[in-house]
Amino acid sequence: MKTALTIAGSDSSGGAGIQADLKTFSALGVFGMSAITAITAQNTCGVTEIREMDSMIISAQIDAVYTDIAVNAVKIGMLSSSMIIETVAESLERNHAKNIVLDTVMISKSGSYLLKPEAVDTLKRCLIPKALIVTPNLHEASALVGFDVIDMKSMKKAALVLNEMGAAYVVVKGGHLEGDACDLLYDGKEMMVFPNKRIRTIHTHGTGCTFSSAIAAGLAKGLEIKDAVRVAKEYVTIAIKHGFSLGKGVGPTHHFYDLYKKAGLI
Ligand SMILES: Nc1ncnc2c1ncn2[C@@H]1O[C@H](COP(=O)(O)OP(=O)(O)OP(=O)(O)O)[C@@H](O)[C@H]1O
Ligand SMILES: Cc1ncc(COP(=O)(O)O)c(N)n1
Repeated sequence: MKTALTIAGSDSSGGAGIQADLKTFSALGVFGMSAITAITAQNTCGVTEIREMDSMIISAQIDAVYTDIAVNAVKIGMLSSSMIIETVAESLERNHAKNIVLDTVMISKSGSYLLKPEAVDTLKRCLIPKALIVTPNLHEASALVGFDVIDMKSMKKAALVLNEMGAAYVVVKGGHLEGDACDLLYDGKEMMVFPNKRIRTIHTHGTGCTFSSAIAAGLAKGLEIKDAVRVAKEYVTIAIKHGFSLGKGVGPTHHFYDLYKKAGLI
């Protein structure tokens, strides 16, 4: 059985964070494990409370997994603070973690800070150089590189900068582009565009979590990075297409195993 670990925040409404990650791992046939960095009280309308976990319990969760179980890939999501970033970076280093997928979560769709703005520099210094692949959206890419990332031209420029910062592979996600939802993958040599028509829906809670977890699941199963990103793009597209209304606000993506089996992703 292949395994993947998610190090991320908990979303009480189950649409994003740890919950979305574990659902994605399961749907793609990978055994999911978790280390919780923060607990959010949130629903389809927004985030009402955040509690950060302390360093001891975060590093203890990561050590407990790595000292006992072979981890084939690890996905990192919400980190909240500089202290948590440093704790996670040290824990991954200590455990010789491989196949690190870093989703540079900063602000929820509903507008709450999931990473304190002053922690962006720590993320750049401590975790981007350790990542096999980073997956910023347009806003996150802009915050990391220091210029506006708004179209394919600036996405390409940002991918070069993020690769220079130390991420071996970079996917700049185009979920927030005007028009089609095209993502860009840069492997240090070539730029590859993963085109996609925009699906007209408001139910996109957790799309970024779903996408990065699907990449981690692909890596855990031994796929080449390009193939892991291609499968993850197909997965998230189906997950958004079948996204649904839940509660009063932005509904979640869909993780039914049967859908992905039918699409040949498993
Ligand atoms: N409406 C849409 N139609 C098709 N694909 C989409 C749509 N919205 C997002 N995507 C795709 O979903 C994936 C996640 O991208 P997105 O830019 O939404 O991430 P994100 O902003 O980090 O998500 P989150 O806000 O959940 O953290 C990307 O592959 C993106 O192209
Ligand atoms: C715990 C947690 N992690 C990540 C997200 C980002 O997802 P979204 O941008 O869709 O709100 C979230 N809302 N909550």
